[in-house]
Amino acid sequence: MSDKLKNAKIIFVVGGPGSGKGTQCEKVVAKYGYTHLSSGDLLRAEVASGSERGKQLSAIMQKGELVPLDTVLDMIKEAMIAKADVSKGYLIDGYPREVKQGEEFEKKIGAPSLLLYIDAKSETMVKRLMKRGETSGRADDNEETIKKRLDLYYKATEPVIAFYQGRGIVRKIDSEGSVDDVFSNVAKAIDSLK
Ligand SMILES: Nc1nc2c(ncn2[C@H]2C[C@H](O)[C@@H](COP(=O)(O)OP(=O)(O)OP(=O)(O)O)O2)c(=O)[nH]1
Ligand SMILES: Nc1ncnc2c1ncn2[C@@H]1O[C@H](COP(=O)(O)OP(=O)(O)O)[C@@H](O)[C@H]1O
Ligand SMILES: [Mg+2]
Repeated sequence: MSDKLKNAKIIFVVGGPGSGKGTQCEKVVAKYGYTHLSSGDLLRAEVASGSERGKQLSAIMQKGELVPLDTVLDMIKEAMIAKADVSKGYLIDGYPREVKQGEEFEKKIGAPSLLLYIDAKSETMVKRLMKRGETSGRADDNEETIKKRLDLYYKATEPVIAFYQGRGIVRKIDSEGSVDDVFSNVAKAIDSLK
């Protein structure tokens, strides 16, 4: 446990690739002033820096595989500490992606008070990602890698949801509707925390 983060309010945002995690997190930031940390964004920033570590990460991400747990957890923890004095709470987007990641996070940082499960059909996610791929410049927004990311999501990440369901902190959000409809349910879940 980190002292600086001892009383931090933590929300895990979990959902398949392209389910709309990033889109909803931006809206939560605007309304509630929470700090949004996307593991994917942190990793892409490291890749963009051109560092040696970034090069290794880039190869893994292009294949749609998971990067080593310690790498991503260290990045998240560092980013959380950097905001600790000003943050009202943290949205941890794209993490945990496997049960082990959740366990390590709790050992090194703290426990989440809510898990937002952003749920969309696989066809919907593929459609959104193919569309996003036209402009995103993301090396993993192509048909082959999208399929791998989806497979890995169902295999490794869905068990994370079951794990936290046992603790009663999961709120499932149907993300098939419009961005605003989805957000009204996200806001209800966050309001229920207070
Ligand atoms: N129609 C519709 N489109 C949405 C909705 N939410 C997001 N989108 C679009 C915006 C993006 O182009 C695409 C993927 O959204 P995000 O980048 O927010 O997804 P996410 O962060 O879950 O994906 P990632 O895990 O980073 O690949 O889908 C929604 O509720 N309705
Ligand atoms: N928590 C994590 N653990 C391991 N690898 C991760 C994690 N978060 C992101 N990544 C890596 O970054 C890539 C992109 O992640 P992200 O932006 O969350 O998109 P998506 O959820 O659509 O796959 C993943 O395919 C993976 O290689
Ligand atoms: Mg995202």
